[in-house]
Amino acid sequence: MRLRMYDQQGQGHALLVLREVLPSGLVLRTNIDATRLGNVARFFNHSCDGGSLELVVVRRRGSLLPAVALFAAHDISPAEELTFAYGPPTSGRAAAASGRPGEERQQQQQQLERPQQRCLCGSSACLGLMPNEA
Ligand SMILES: C[S@@+](CC[C@H](N)C(=O)[O-])C[C@H]1O[C@@H](n2cnc3c(N)ncnc32)[C@H](O)[C@@H]1O
Repeated sequence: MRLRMYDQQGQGHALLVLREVLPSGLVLRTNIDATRLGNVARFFNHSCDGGSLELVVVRRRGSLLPAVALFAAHDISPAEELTFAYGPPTSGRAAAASGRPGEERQQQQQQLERPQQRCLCGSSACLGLMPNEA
């Protein structure tokens, strides 16, 4: 819903969708939305080559809610842009091929109708499209 709202408003967003596969096979989805409020990480762009940062999911003892931590993936030079991979590269065709039942399938269909954003990371690994955030 938020993605559609941001699309309608024609504004950029900083919504990170975290998917964790639990031992039971269930997928826990957490939306971390720093569009209006967040720390400096909300300014980190995506890079198809993995970027300079690695994302690690952390969970404080006793907390169900995950948090993300970003660690330097290599020595970072002064003035080097801090980037990370927002997600695995996806194509509309691959997403459409995975048939999921019920509501999730409907949501997925709505997400497919969102125009996939062009990637401007400029890395040699760039596929031209941003990973699908949804
Ligand atoms: C977390 S914000 C990153 C900071 C944002 N560029 C800014 O100036 O506030 C995520 C948004 O930045 C843009 N973005 C990030 N990486 C990009 C890339 N490689 N190519 C094009 N746009 C990108 C997209 O609009 C995305 O929704």
